[in-house]
Amino acid sequence: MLTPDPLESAAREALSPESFAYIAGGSGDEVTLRANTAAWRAYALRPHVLRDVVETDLTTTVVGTPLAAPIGIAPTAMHKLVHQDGELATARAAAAAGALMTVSMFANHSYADVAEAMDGAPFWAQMYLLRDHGLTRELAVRAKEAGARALVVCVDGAAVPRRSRFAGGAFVPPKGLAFPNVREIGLTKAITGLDRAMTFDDLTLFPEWTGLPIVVKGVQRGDDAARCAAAGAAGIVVSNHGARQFDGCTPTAAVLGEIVDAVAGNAEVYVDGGIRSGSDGVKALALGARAVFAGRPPLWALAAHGEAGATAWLHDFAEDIARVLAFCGCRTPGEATRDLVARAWPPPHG
Ligand SMILES: Cc1cc2nc3c(=O)[nH]c(=O)nc-3n(C[C@H](O)[C@H](O)[C@H](O)COP(=O)(O)O)c2cc1C
Ligand SMILES: CCCCC(=O)C(=O)O
Repeated sequence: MLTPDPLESAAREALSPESFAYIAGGSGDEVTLRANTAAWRAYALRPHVLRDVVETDLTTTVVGTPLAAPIGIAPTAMHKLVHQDGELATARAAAAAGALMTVSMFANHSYADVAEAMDGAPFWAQMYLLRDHGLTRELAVRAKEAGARALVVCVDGAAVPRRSRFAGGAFVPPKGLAFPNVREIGLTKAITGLDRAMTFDDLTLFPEWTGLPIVVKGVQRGDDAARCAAAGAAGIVVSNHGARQFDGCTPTAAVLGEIVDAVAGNAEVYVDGGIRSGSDGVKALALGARAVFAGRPPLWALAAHGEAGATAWLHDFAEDIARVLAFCGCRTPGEATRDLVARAWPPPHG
């Protein structure tokens, strides 16, 4: 991008070069990584004027869970890389801001410990299906017992990614980090143990095991999203994993509308990838997302300014969405409709 993100720059100062590269980086030549942010900027908003926007209300629900604003923290691994309190800090920040927390399978704290830190505030638990279905079942049941409101089943792990910023193609975490959600097998065996034979039929395993609704994360096409909804998914996260799995796929901003149309109201649709500002968020809402998720920005805020920084970032993001909605003549996220979004002209640089 032409203007470096000041928060990202501050985080770079605070982190080891390896940790920074792990979080910031993508796969391959990072074309999709750049496209994820650029694609939101390739849309422009067409605001309505002269609408009474005195009574604004950002509240919403995601799979029935009430939120103060339509925003969430995407599941990201190893928050202890950036802060001593790890996911406990991010989770408390989400709780304070009324945003949804998603806890990664590769968190440095267990789902239960994160739940305790959140004191009843809502969180979702992200997991992959392992070849060892029995172990995945135990993980899913632990997430349910911890109080997760939904399971986020990530489906974009069909092969091992090659992360170009690392000589061996992968980040090697520093010794001493705990991965309690996968304590039976450890991080390496969990990562190499993903079930690559997984199909749409396997999605029903998770509700069978737990009774919890599932949100399928990592869908990039309308036809696939429709099949997930038909398989019983309550939600779909349109995501290319922050461009970290493989390079050269579509930026999420470009496929969100197609997916919303294909799902046709049979599941809620959310999106992540390159969403950095209130304008980006409102474009996503206008294209039909019910809520938006951010991966890197809350980590940058946590790294640079601690738990209070993560809380402040979430508050600011929500406030920015409210401001842009008001400028567009909308009092609520639901009032943002697709006619608000146009192709930007002139095309943005970067
Ligand atoms: C450091 C890092 C770790 C991640 N770990 C996970 C993970 O454990 N599980 C998962 O489903 N997605 C993971 N993701 C992907 C995010 O959930 C999300 O899709 C992505 O970060 C969104 O893009 P953004 O960072 O541009 O907001 C990770 C992303 C980052 C940056
Ligand atoms: C090391 C665990 C993998 C976490 C992940 O999904 C990512 O780095 O994108």
